[in-house]
Amino acid sequence: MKHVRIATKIDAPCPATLGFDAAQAIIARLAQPLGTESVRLAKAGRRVLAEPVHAAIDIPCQDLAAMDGFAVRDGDLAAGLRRFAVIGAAYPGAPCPRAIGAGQAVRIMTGAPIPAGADRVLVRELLCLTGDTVALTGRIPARLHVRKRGSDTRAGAEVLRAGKSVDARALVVASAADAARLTVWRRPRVRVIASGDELVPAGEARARGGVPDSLSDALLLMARQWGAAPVGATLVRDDEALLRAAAATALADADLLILCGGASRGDRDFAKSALTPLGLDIAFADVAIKPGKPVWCGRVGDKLVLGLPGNPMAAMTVARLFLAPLLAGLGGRGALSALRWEATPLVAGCSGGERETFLCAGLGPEGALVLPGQSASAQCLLASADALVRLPAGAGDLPAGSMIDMLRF
Ligand SMILES: Nc1nc2c(c(=O)[nH]1)N[C@H]1C(S)=C(S)[C@@H](COP(=O)(O)OP(=O)(O)OC[C@H]3O[C@@H](n4cnc5c(N)ncnc54)[C@H](O)[C@@H]3O)O[C@H]1N2
Ligand code: MOO
Repeated sequence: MKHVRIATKIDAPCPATLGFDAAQAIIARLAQPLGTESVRLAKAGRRVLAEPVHAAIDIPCQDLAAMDGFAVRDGDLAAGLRRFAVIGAAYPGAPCPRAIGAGQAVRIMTGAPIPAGADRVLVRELLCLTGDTVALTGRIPARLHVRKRGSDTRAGAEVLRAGKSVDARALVVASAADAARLTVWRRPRVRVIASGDELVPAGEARARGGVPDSLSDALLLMARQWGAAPVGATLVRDDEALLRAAAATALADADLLILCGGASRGDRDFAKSALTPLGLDIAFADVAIKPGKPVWCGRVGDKLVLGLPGNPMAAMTVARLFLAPLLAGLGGRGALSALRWEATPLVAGCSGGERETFLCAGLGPEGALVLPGQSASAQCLLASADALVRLPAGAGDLPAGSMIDMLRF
């Protein structure tokens, strides 16, 4: 496995006034591909090609029948011959061992190699078969019904470009090109640490009291959707030493650690301070956006750490805006590929604030409907959130029909 270390030097200033686009530029610099690995085709689905795929063979690798019928010599037809002696049969995987001579034909099935000497296939519907003789009664068909060797592509030709995501269609192409393995970008390994004395694993709050941790599993799923290999999640109390120990353990086998909660200025908000003795190098902290202002990002050695605010709606908003591009970049897709803004009309009016604002919206045929009742701590309306809409700082009141930038979740 080739391993590329994250080489970017973090030297950007970290003012609280850092804008969204400036923060994204830092993310794009940090999120360099991690390295490549070779995977079997069966395991390559949804991976990103680090190298192009070239055909190892001609496709098809020999001249094949395109229809069921009889292989004959085109020259015989040109010379006026209409009756042929059938001398054998050809099937896919079982070619006819005999070459065709003048006045001869071979029964042939779609996909079977064209016998030596033959250069066209007469479809069986046009022929009259009597014993071992086959006769063409109508006029000479225009089509030869032969799939020529290399007519799809030639050996050595590029059939899949580097950077392509391996989907089912790409697997058809790679398989047809006789690839056994593909060189893909390594998937970023992701761990989540959620911190909070009040948090308990989901399903245990009714018995133990406390607040269900609603982010750990969600963030791991989101990471997987953006190409990561999720490793696991840990729930930690608001204790700086415990948080530091958990982070050190998590960083041992993760490329990216997501720290959830403890990001702002409370007495027990330890996310950044706990990692300082581990050598945390902060790339930015606090971005002038709403919600999610406390988002931060940094590096410990060659590992990345993304800090999310604990408020769930803010955390999911920031995860879509910062985690997705980080993972896209680390995984070889390019950070920007995760931020495809689409100009969309607002179905109903809405208001922006002083900071650049991102609001959850449902999508319908008429456009984006900003969901009512949003706050950074809301959770249940995430069930209806298809997308985020982006309102510039100081946007004020925007009437229905205004065109805004929309990003699908
Ligand atoms: N003086 C200031 N106070 C706050 C600021 C600030 O700038 N100055 N920022 C506010 C903003 S904005 C947000 S967002 C929150 C973020 O706070 P933290 O990241 O420190 O998060 P916590 O304090 O740990 O938790 C906040 C809230 O979220 C709940 N939470 C946390 N983790 C989870 C989880 N995994 N699952 C479900 N719920 C979670 C937690 O119980 C709290 O209710 O700070 C503001 N304050
Ligand atoms: O900016 Mo915080 O993340 O809104 O509540």
